[in-house]
Amino acid sequence: MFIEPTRRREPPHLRTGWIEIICGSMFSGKTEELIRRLTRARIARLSVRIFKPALDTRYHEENIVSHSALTIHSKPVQTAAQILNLADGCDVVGIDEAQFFDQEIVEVCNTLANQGQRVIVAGLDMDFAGQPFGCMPQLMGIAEFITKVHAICVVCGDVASYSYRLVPSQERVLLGETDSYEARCRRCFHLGDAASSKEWAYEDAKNEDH
Ligand SMILES: Nc1ncnc2c1ncn2[C@@H]1O[C@H](COP(=O)(O)OP(=O)(O)O)[C@@H](O)[C@H]1O
Ligand SMILES: Cc1cn([C@H]2C[C@H](O)[C@@H](COP(=O)(O)O)O2)c(=O)[nH]c1=O
Ligand SMILES: [Zn+2]
Repeated sequence: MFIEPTRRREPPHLRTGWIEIICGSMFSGKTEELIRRLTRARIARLSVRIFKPALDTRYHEENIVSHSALTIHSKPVQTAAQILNLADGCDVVGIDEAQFFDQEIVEVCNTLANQGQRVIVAGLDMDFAGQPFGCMPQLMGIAEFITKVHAICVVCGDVASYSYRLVPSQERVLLGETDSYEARCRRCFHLGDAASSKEWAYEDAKNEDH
């Protein structure tokens, strides 16, 4: 579990900021972990501002919502540059679904951290094709702390780090949840449609015996 570095209450011009990345596949707990860290920052009476890309309207127009229905209020923004102005003067900046921002987000996060702010960024590290997603590799390159979280493969129950797309679109950006994506391990991701959750039938039958 990530334990945040102790932060003394220095005057703003003496503060050191930093960048934390929370990455992984869909359903791996990125949003839950982001909400956990932001909630703890609020308990520490730090001022917190939270952002997400305006295109992410999947569960709610404004709130960030996890697959397990944890929720926290956020400000949807069209561009990364807007975050710089809106986050001015706060202690902690939270950003969800960072993979949807363009490369400008890298400079924005750097500037915030250089100003002494703590920046916590959650995003998909890989797209549906198993390729690094947009700005995420660059963000990881400049971050002080990186946490990779994992889902459970819905086919075999192993640790999952891939997001398998269930619908035929080849567009990189396609909003969705369990209707369009499954968390899968490396093996089941590459097996593609040949892998199916029927493999669970054996385990389910065994569990019913007990
Ligand atoms: N295959 C799965 N593996 C793990 N958790 C899953 C899976 N499918 C649904 N969940 C649920 O999703 C929650 C994580 O949701 P969330 O934090 O929104 O993930 P992410 O932001 O990484 O997509 C888990 O706590 C669990 O309740
Ligand atoms: C893999 C992949 C995902 N997306 C979309 C699908 C969801 O709307 C979000 C990811 O949300 P989560 O909080 O990580 O579950 O991204 C996409 O547009 N393209 C992809 O390749
Ligand atoms: Zn698997």
